Amino acid sequence: MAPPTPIPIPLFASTQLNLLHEEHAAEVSSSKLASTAATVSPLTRRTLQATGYALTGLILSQCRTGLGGRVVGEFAPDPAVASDESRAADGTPRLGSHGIRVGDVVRVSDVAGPGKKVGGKDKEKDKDAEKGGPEGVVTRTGDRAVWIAFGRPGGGGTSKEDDEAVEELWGKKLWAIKLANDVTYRRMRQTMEKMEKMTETDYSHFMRVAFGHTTPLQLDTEACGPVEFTDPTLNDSQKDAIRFALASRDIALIHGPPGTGKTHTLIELVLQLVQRKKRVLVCGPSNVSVDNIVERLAPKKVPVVRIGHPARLLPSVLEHSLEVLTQTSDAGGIVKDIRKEIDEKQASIRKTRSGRERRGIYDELKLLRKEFRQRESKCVDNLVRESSVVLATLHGAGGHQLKNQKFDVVIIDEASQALEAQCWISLLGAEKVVLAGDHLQLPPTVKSTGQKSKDEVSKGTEEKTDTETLKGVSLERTLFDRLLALHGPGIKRMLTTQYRMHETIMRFPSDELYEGRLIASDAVKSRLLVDLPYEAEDEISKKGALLGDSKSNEMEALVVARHVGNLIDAGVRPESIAVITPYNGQLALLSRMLREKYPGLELGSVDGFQGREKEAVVVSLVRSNAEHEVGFLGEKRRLNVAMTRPKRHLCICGDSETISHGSSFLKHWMDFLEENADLRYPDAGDLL
Ligand SMILES: Nc1ncnc2c1ncn2[C@@H]1O[C@H](COP(=O)(O)OP(=O)(O)OP(=O)(O)O)[C@@H](O)[C@H]1O
Repeated sequence: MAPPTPIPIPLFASTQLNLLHEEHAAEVSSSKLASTAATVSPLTRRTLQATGYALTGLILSQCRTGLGGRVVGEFAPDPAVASDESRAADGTPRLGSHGIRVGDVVRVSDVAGPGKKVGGKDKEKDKDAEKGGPEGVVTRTGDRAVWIAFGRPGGGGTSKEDDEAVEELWGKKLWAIKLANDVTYRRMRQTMEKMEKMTETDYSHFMRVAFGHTTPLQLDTEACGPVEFTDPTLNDSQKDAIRFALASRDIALIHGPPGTGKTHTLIELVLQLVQRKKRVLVCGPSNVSVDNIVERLAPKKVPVVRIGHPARLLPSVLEHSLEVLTQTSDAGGIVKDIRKEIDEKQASIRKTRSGRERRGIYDELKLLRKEFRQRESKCVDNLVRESSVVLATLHGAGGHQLKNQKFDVVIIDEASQALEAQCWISLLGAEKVVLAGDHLQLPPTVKSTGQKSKDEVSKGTEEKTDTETLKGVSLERTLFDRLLALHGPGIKRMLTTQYRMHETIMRFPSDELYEGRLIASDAVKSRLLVDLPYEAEDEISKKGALLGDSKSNEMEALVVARHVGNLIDAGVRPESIAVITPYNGQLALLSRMLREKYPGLELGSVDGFQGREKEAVVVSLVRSNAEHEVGFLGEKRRLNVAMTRPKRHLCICGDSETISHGSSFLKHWMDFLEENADLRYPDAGDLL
């Protein structure tokens, strides 16, 4: 292929900075979490709680030193304001329903607003008053309390200001509000700023390849040697992808269509790299994507370290988290004693009446914390340096723990779900990179209008994918996409055996999007719903009639509800079924109809269901109009996600007349369904 057109790196970085700035602004303005004033009326607080953004009526009930030397506060319901209904049988007040979840960043404030400032000479206090209270991450939530570790994520633990601000909370009536978490944005911005300033001599070979200044090097098949796979179940396309990734010297893309075992393949790749004494950094865009790999790698007895705020990790991977290792490993001993001292000092503050003495204790605490951090950072450094596999989210890779750490290979899973700037946080020092993903499923969600709206893009441009339409200017264009366009398919290997879908469900997406190359594994290709264990009949009858008294004009929602009811009546467990739709309005309607009736049934948006699977999936397409407008159904990648979620049963509800006029892809789909699906034309009279 023709040599790629080089992209100037500073130009790329400055364009990204503009787009990111716009995106951040859009996020902040669309977010109800934008910082609130220090004082808020009780009504507003209650509304914020009702909509899941706040928790009010709290008091600080306990404090201790948690992971990473952070102050962890326990916040309980204020007995003075708790209503009788909200009390447990023994009279203890309960929190009631709220939307604060583990991992949320929150600010805790005095409901009466910040205290009066004395003469305004205390600058630090002024700062806290402005902020409205200390900020932290929720580590646990329960019926009778929530626990918050102070210090913002990525901010390096609790600071002296936080200490004092937490201390101020004793005896006050408090509330907590969720804040937008902007660590990812900050890290992306810092990375782009760094890239903008780099000069020719700073560029690594990988950077030069990634921006088309040079082409990828020839494969080094000799150096990777014969491969003895540890996993006997790997299929040929998976083995081929692993050999390719081992032999590549700079860039390898592993293209994993739905259900083809991308992560399965990456696990073996990591093991092979470790056998070859390579140091590996494994990243993903979300905590879940990273934890998924830790969970699957840990049983293989490879020493792994997971970097990230413990409150955000799955409980199953906590023992591998850096913060826990810092305490449990031998090296951790050196931080233990100092932690105890911090706890004791902390407790002594409350017994101290004199302001001057308190101030003295704060200063001592500050020193102790500094000492703690120094010792801890040494311990952390050793732990990280000794592990051959380090795992972190892409933004987590920008934290201080990985400063000056060199890796032979950086692997990014779900790379087509990450913004390119996010990938670069982990890639600036990389020599060799393996990206796994599927550019034919949905890219990361982008809110800003630096690009055309998705509806506009898909209208009338169906022959071009929107990534082509938006070439070079969109945040939605991922690194995976861009590298593929830049260097061609020679840099990728595709996994072709899928372990999810019945052959007929797979056929259309395979033919239309994956060059007809997908193969359904023997284990799944003819699986049907009837082969599933049935729910006993008496269980079904308990659930009663489907629609009850509810009335709705939404024909399609009724069709969906009817079909779900039929599946369940036939013995399919609600837990095996998902109902998905591209539109939130429809989702709300369907939820009203079905959620209470079948709590086990999963209802969600198509976008939110990416990466998931169910035995039976019902898709509600919604669009139906004389103008044949299909809106963002015109986006192939969204439809691809929708139609590739089920294992045994796919039911599409929609107006085929509208849909088939939407684009040639949609027309092909409707033709395919006409030939291969069991078509039903529900009668309105039957439904109501
Ligand atoms: N070689 C194999 N033999 C048997 N089963 C496999 C093989 N590879 C993957 N699988 C199975 O296929 C399923 C999907 O695998 P995995 O979770 O690794 O896929 P993924 O590609 O990361 O997922 P997604 O398709 O959702 O992105 C899993 O149940 C896994 O056990």
